[in-house]
Amino acid sequence: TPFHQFKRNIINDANQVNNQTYDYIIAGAGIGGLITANRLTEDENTRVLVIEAGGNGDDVRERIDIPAQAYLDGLPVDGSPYDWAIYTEAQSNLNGRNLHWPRGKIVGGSTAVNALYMTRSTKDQHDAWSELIDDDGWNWDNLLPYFRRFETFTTPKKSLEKNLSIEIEHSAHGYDGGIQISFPQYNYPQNGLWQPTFENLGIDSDNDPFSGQNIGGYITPNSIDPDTQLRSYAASAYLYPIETSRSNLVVLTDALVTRVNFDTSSARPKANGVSFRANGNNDEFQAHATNEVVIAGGTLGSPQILLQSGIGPRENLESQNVNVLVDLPGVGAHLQDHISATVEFSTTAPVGGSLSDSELDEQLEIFREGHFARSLYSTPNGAIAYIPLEDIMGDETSTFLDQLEANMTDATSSGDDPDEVKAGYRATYESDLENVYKAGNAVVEILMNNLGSNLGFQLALQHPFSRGKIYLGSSDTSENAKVDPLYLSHPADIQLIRNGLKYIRRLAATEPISTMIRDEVSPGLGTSSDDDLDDYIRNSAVSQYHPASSCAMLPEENGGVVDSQMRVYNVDNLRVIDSSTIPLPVAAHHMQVTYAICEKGADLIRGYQKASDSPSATDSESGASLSKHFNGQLLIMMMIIASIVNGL
Ligand SMILES: Cc1cc2nc3c(=O)[nH]c(=O)nc-3n(C[C@H](O)[C@H](O)[C@H](O)COP(=O)(O)OP(=O)(O)OC[C@H]3O[C@@H](n4cnc5c(N)ncnc54)[C@H](O)[C@@H]3O)c2cc1C
Repeated sequence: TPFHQFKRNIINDANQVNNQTYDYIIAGAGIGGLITANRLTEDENTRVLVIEAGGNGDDVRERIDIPAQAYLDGLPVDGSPYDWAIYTEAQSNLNGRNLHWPRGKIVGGSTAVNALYMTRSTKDQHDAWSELIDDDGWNWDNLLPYFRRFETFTTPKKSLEKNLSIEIEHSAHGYDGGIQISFPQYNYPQNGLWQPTFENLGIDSDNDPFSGQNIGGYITPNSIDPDTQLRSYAASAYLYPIETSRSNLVVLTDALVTRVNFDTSSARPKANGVSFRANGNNDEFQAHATNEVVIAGGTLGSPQILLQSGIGPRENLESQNVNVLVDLPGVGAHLQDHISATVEFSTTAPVGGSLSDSELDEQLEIFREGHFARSLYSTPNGAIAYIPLEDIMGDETSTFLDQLEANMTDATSSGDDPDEVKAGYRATYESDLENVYKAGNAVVEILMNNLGSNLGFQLALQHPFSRGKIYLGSSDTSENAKVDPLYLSHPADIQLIRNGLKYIRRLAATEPISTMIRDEVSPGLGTSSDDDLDDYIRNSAVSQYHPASSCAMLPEENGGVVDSQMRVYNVDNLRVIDSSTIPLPVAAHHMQVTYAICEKGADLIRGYQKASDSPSATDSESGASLSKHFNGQLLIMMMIIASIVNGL
């Protein structure tokens, strides 16, 4: 198997960049960092330095590249050097538990360690986002070209399309981007039962969930290269192809950005470089930027860098003896995440996940030999469903909506939030209420997981009303910032999860998936009253690993951190380009939306407001590649017809 090979301008000796000057410096080599670096260095005269806290991943190549390693021998486990080891503060609504929030500390960021599900946020969500920030550039029509820009979609074989009830709208896809999206060659036997079960529950899934509408049950594709069957991720798409050819790009690994530095000689501070620690010791190094500094540390890293640079809520900064450069209350606020709970069932037939260690070794060997269709290492699985409020709440829907209107005051994450943050909280709350809850859009996701010999159905809240925060708990820059998601602090959230678990019981009793189900193992049928279900949720709920919004793109008076150009308020030459800028919850896993907004962010730096004006615009955005795709198919059909005719 041709695993990714590195040989290039990725270095880990800080002395080589210490006190050097670049046009742009980027903190973090996740999606935002690598896309921005790639796009800016398309101009050979632009010099870019990327600084990444983690390593390059060469020593764990197989565990990154082989898709199902994400589950079977994942990198983000306790004690892994490739995980930031972030634990939330004790959650009072989860019986005092501290939840693990894995995050990739490695070139590629979390895309090197994640579960490869490719799901897309929807039209209504992006239109609501653009309204909140009052800029059409962020609505669905204008963002769709950026979704298409990063993607090369491979249409599945007709037989798979039929077996898994896959619908494809070709115009929603891209065909020449760096991220490969395909359906794995191995499929769990229960996948074919998934979509028909939702049809029987009255939920039609006859649309492509990439097309702007995602209600229904689907087998979703993965970020897998169809030729090699390896993970396709930020590094393989945006770094490897250019790593030796662009001498204007340097990536420094194993170096922690501790703060952004500023020229404060004029009224508005101007970012002009960064400080960082590297070479395995506490020495501090610096590098200088003449044009801009881009923070791309993700939802947890970016607010921490801003706070340590003196940009954030005054009270928090002063409590940690950080000089206040700009009192910006929204930094770290608005934090939201998809919280989830699972109902687990024993099964009537093997589900594929119940292999012994030696059987797993055998499966891995089969993958290494290239027999992908026979190895469960080929698939992270993709059975997924998005369900609207009425199906979850049934007769209680209108009462529930009335309560949401009435409980608006419960929304603020804590009574002492600054007024701007409260205003933003209300704005996003109202937006979700109108555009999601009342509009029939999906409020929960259900995922089918293979848990040993059992099947688990994981219910994840997609539009939570609870909001938390990230803040500095120490002046020591090597310590992670404090993370307090304040899960279930709004009463609607637990009500929805509880009803969602009841819905899963109906799902498990519906044909054809019911033919696979034997007994409920957890929480077990004895757990049936609302109080008992709530206890179960408080004891077992976990994160779906989709934190966002800690540097939200909102107006400044709504506690925003960046404007619609992704520029940090009240300073010059500083942007945040990553998942932390997402202002509203989205009913999707976060990889796709992050790729799209970061492609747009790179265009904004270069001064392109419209995707079509950008030098990086692809054939897919103009439709040319789509017609190439169809011409190719047409050619194959003509050849088949010709051979039949000749045969006759
Ligand atoms: C275990 C797991 C499974 C997931 N599964 C899926 C999935 O199946 N599908 C999906 O769509 N999404 C999934 N996600 C979510 C998705 O991967 C993330 O939302 C997305 O990758 C976020 O990208 P980002 O670039 O904003 O941040 P990150 O990926 O966190 O990247 C930030 C980068 O910046 C670096 N950094 C941070 N701070 C500093 C600093 N101070 N100095 C230097 N470098 C720094 C980090 O090391 C990292 O490389 C999953 C996430 C995890 C953790």
